[in-house]
Amino acid sequence: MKTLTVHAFGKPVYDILFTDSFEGLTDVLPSLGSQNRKICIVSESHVADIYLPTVKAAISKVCPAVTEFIFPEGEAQKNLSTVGDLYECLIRNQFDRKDLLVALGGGVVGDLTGYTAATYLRGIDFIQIPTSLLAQVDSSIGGKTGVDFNAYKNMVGAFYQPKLVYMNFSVLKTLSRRQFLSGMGEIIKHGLIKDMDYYRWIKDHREGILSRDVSILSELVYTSCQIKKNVVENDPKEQGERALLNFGHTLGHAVEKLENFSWLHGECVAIGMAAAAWISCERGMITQTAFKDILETLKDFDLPISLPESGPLGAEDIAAATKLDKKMEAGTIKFILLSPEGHGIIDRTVTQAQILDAARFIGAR
Ligand SMILES: NC(=O)c1ccc[n+]([C@@H]2O[C@H](COP(=O)([O-])OP(=O)(O)OC[C@H]3O[C@@H](n4cnc5c(N)ncnc54)[C@H](O)[C@@H]3O)[C@@H](O)[C@H]2O)c1
Ligand SMILES: O=C(O)C(=O)C[C@@H](O)[C@H](O)[C@H](O)COP(=O)(O)O
Ligand SMILES: [Zn+2]
Repeated sequence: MKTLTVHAFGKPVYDILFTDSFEGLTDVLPSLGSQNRKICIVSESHVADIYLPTVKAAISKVCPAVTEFIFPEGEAQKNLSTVGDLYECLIRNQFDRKDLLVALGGGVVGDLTGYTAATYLRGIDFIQIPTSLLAQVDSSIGGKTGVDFNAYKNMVGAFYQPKLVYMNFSVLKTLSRRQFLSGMGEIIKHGLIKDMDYYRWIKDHREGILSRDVSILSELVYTSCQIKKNVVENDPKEQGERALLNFGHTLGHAVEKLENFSWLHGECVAIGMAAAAWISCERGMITQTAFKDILETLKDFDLPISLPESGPLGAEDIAAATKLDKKMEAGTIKFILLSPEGHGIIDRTVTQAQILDAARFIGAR
């Protein structure tokens, strides 16, 4: 079994296991003391329909007390009300600090379960079993947990690390094409901010990726996990370099919120990356050729680079929403741009006027 160990502040904190089935859970859970603790599998309706029986069966072999909490699928459920329902379920089942939560699903399940684990009884253990491409390459790693608050993205949260991330590549085959491509948004981000060779590899392997060739997908997921691991190890609590992972997210989160979550996270990140690449090009930090190549690559993976023509959002609304995201510090936005050397950089000089222009570039009125 391929494994990556993620460190924080110099110490090993958890392993990421790369597998192609759920059977291995039976082997690894005893090392987390599963025989002596209650386990609650947290999932959402769609993923639970497909995978809960198999996962529950594997876990039940090595844990006598398995319960479940299933909520309706979708970003709109990633809020404090669902967290409250989960607290109630845990209290009802007398979960104590020694018990364990298992997040089975995409980023919505992972973020929400992680936040509940961070706060229930001031912290109980949780593990991640990411099932979407986006969750496998990004959200399950690094311990950013949280929920949306009044539609403000990830407004309430905590840095709280899982005890294990268990990847099963085989689940990617049941993911819809649109959800699969949403994950590609974050993957292309990893290439652009950290590794242009990887970005070129992604372009070169487009067909194998889109046809979900298992060996190409496993290389893709593993490489993105390595990139994310390196960034979060250097900066577990986003005091510096970790902000690079927010490339495309400043305008992306604004669009996600203003479109009432009807666009997927990775799609909004793609639009936000187009906008951030546009600013980088306007400032002469990347060439026109590099800029056009980024737009073409996003389009090649069927990701949007602009807002829908019918009823587009207002540029002023987008700019206003960026002011309320988490990357504001003393009135300035930490904006992620692309450098001439071919990686991401943190910039604090992007003005509201430039954000308005970038919003118009992506089609805002
Ligand atoms: N914590 C972080 O570092 C981090 C990083 C990136 C994104 N996020 C968050 O993650 C969320 C997006 O994650 P997501 O794209 O996984 O969304 P999601 O959890 O809503 O899952 C996407 C959809 O795919 C379905 N699905 C998941 N796995 C499946 C499978 N194997 N087969 C069939 N269907 C499956 C789900 O039912 C859902 O409809 C956003 O809330 C975003 O803010 C967090
Ligand atoms: O892990 C990180 O750090 C990231 O920024 C990863 C992003 O893809 C993710 O969407 C994150 O939730 C956005 O950051 P946030 O702090 O604005 O929630
Ligand atoms: Zn993201």
